Amino acid sequence: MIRQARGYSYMDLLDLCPEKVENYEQKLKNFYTEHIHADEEIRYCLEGSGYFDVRDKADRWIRILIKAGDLIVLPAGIYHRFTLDTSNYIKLMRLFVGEPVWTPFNRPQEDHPARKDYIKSVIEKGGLPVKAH
Ligand SMILES: CSCCC(=O)C(=O)O
Repeated sequence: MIRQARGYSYMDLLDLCPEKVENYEQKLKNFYTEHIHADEEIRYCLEGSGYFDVRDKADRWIRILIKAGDLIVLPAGIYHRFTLDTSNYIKLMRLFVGEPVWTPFNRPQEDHPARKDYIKSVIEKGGLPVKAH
Protein backbone atom coordinates (compact mmCIF):
# COMPACT_ATOMS: atom_id res chain seq x y z
CA MET A 1 0.00 0.00 0.00
CA ILE A 2 1.25 3.51 -0.86
CA ARG A 3 0.94 4.72 2.74
CA GLN A 4 3.28 2.02 4.04
CA ALA A 5 5.63 2.02 1.07
CA ARG A 6 6.20 5.77 1.28
CA GLY A 7 6.08 6.05 5.07
CA TYR A 8 3.00 8.29 5.24
CA SER A 9 2.56 7.82 8.97
CA TYR A 10 0.27 10.82 9.53
CA MET A 11 -3.28 11.04 8.15
CA ASP A 12 -6.26 13.31 8.72
CA LEU A 13 -9.35 14.46 6.83
CA LEU A 14 -10.01 18.00 5.66
CA ASP A 15 -13.66 18.73 4.98
CA LEU A 16 -13.48 22.06 3.18
CA CYS A 17 -16.78 23.74 4.05
CA PRO A 18 -17.53 26.93 6.05
CA GLU A 19 -19.22 25.00 8.90
CA LYS A 20 -16.25 22.74 9.63
CA VAL A 21 -13.23 24.92 8.89
CA GLU A 22 -12.13 27.83 11.07
CA ASN A 23 -11.33 31.00 9.12
CA TYR A 24 -12.72 29.33 5.98
CA GLU A 25 -12.49 32.40 3.69
CA GLN A 26 -8.97 33.26 4.83
CA LYS A 27 -7.82 29.65 4.42
CA LEU A 28 -9.16 29.52 0.85
CA LYS A 29 -7.38 32.79 0.09
CA ASN A 30 -4.13 31.40 1.46
CA PHE A 31 -4.52 28.15 -0.51
CA TYR A 32 -4.94 30.20 -3.71
CA THR A 33 -1.85 32.32 -3.07
CA GLU A 34 1.09 30.85 -4.96
CA HIS A 35 3.42 29.08 -2.51
CA ILE A 36 5.74 26.18 -1.79
CA HIS A 37 6.18 23.82 1.16
CA ALA A 38 9.34 22.38 2.69
CA ASP A 39 7.82 18.89 2.28
CA GLU A 40 5.74 16.84 -0.16
CA GLU A 41 2.05 17.70 -0.30
CA ILE A 42 -0.01 14.50 -0.49
CA ARG A 43 -3.78 14.66 -0.93
CA TYR A 44 -6.34 11.95 -1.65
CA CYS A 45 -9.78 13.17 -2.68
CA LEU A 46 -12.71 11.38 -1.02
CA GLU A 47 -15.59 13.61 -2.14
CA GLY A 48 -16.21 16.72 -4.22
CA SER A 49 -13.60 18.29 -6.47
CA GLY A 50 -11.20 21.19 -6.90
CA TYR A 51 -8.14 22.39 -8.78
CA PHE A 52 -4.45 22.21 -7.99
CA ASP A 53 -2.49 24.60 -10.19
CA VAL A 54 1.22 23.88 -10.59
CA ARG A 55 3.90 25.71 -12.57
CA ASP A 56 5.50 24.00 -15.55
CA LYS A 57 9.18 24.40 -16.54
CA ALA A 58 8.38 27.56 -18.49
CA ASP A 59 6.59 28.97 -15.43
CA ARG A 60 3.12 28.60 -16.94
CA TRP A 61 0.22 27.33 -14.84
CA ILE A 62 -1.00 23.77 -15.35
CA ARG A 63 -4.48 23.22 -13.90
CA ILE A 64 -5.12 19.76 -12.42
CA LEU A 65 -8.70 18.72 -11.66
CA ILE A 66 -8.88 16.53 -8.59
CA LYS A 67 -12.05 14.54 -7.86
CA ALA A 68 -13.14 11.57 -5.72
CA GLY A 69 -10.64 8.71 -6.01
CA ASP A 70 -7.72 10.89 -7.19
CA LEU A 71 -4.38 11.03 -5.40
CA ILE A 72 -2.00 13.95 -5.94
CA VAL A 73 1.59 14.20 -4.69
CA LEU A 74 3.28 17.57 -5.14
CA PRO A 75 7.05 17.57 -4.62
CA ALA A 76 8.54 19.85 -1.97
CA GLY A 77 9.51 23.19 -3.50
CA ILE A 78 7.09 23.24 -6.45
CA TYR A 79 5.09 26.45 -6.81
CA HIS A 80 1.38 25.68 -6.56
CA ARG A 81 -2.03 26.90 -5.41
CA PHE A 82 -5.43 25.32 -4.74
CA THR A 83 -8.98 26.42 -5.41
CA LEU A 84 -12.45 24.92 -5.18
CA ASP A 85 -14.46 24.64 -8.40
CA THR A 86 -18.18 25.35 -8.93
CA SER A 87 -19.08 22.29 -6.79
CA ASN A 88 -17.71 24.44 -3.93
CA TYR A 89 -16.86 21.39 -1.84
CA ILE A 90 -14.01 18.96 -1.37
CA LYS A 91 -13.13 16.34 1.23
CA LEU A 92 -9.45 15.49 1.24
CA MET A 93 -7.26 13.02 3.08
CA ARG A 94 -3.98 14.70 4.06
CA LEU A 95 -0.98 12.43 4.37
CA PHE A 96 2.45 13.26 5.73
CA VAL A 97 5.73 11.61 6.64
CA GLY A 98 6.09 12.20 10.40
CA GLU A 99 4.67 15.20 12.27
CA PRO A 100 2.78 17.36 9.77
CA VAL A 101 3.93 20.85 8.84
CA TRP A 102 1.57 22.75 6.55
CA THR A 103 3.46 26.07 6.49
CA PRO A 104 3.18 27.82 3.11
CA PHE A 105 6.04 29.99 1.85
CA ASN A 106 4.64 32.46 -0.63
CA ARG A 107 6.44 33.22 -3.88
CA PRO A 108 9.19 34.36 -4.38
CA GLN A 109 11.19 31.67 -2.53
CA GLU A 110 14.23 31.16 -4.76
CA ASP A 111 16.58 30.88 -1.77
CA HIS A 112 14.47 28.36 0.16
CA PRO A 113 16.36 25.02 0.44
CA ALA A 114 13.29 23.07 -0.75
CA ARG A 115 13.03 25.33 -3.81
CA LYS A 116 16.73 24.89 -4.60
CA ASP A 117 16.46 21.10 -4.26
CA TYR A 118 13.39 21.06 -6.48
CA ILE A 119 15.10 23.10 -9.22
CA LYS A 120 18.13 20.81 -8.97
CA SER A 121 15.97 17.70 -9.37
CA VAL A 122 14.22 19.19 -12.41
CA ILE A 123 17.57 19.97 -14.04
CA GLU A 124 18.88 16.46 -13.23
CA LYS A 125 15.82 14.97 -14.95
CA GLY A 126 16.76 16.88 -18.08
CA GLY A 127 14.46 19.84 -17.64
CA LEU A 128 15.52 23.35 -18.54
CA PRO A 129 13.84 25.83 -16.23
CA VAL A 130 13.18 29.03 -18.14
CA LYS A 131 13.52 32.31 -16.30
CA ALA A 132 10.26 34.18 -15.81
CA HIS A 133 10.09 37.51 -17.61
C1 LIG B 1 -6.88 22.13 0.33
S1 LIG B 1 -5.33 21.38 0.51
C2 LIG B 1 -4.24 22.19 -0.61
C3 LIG B 1 -3.93 23.57 -0.24
C4 LIG B 1 -2.49 23.86 -0.13
O1 LIG B 1 -1.84 24.16 -1.09
C5 LIG B 1 -1.87 23.76 1.18
O2 LIG B 1 -2.16 22.83 1.95
O3 LIG B 1 -1.07 24.64 1.49
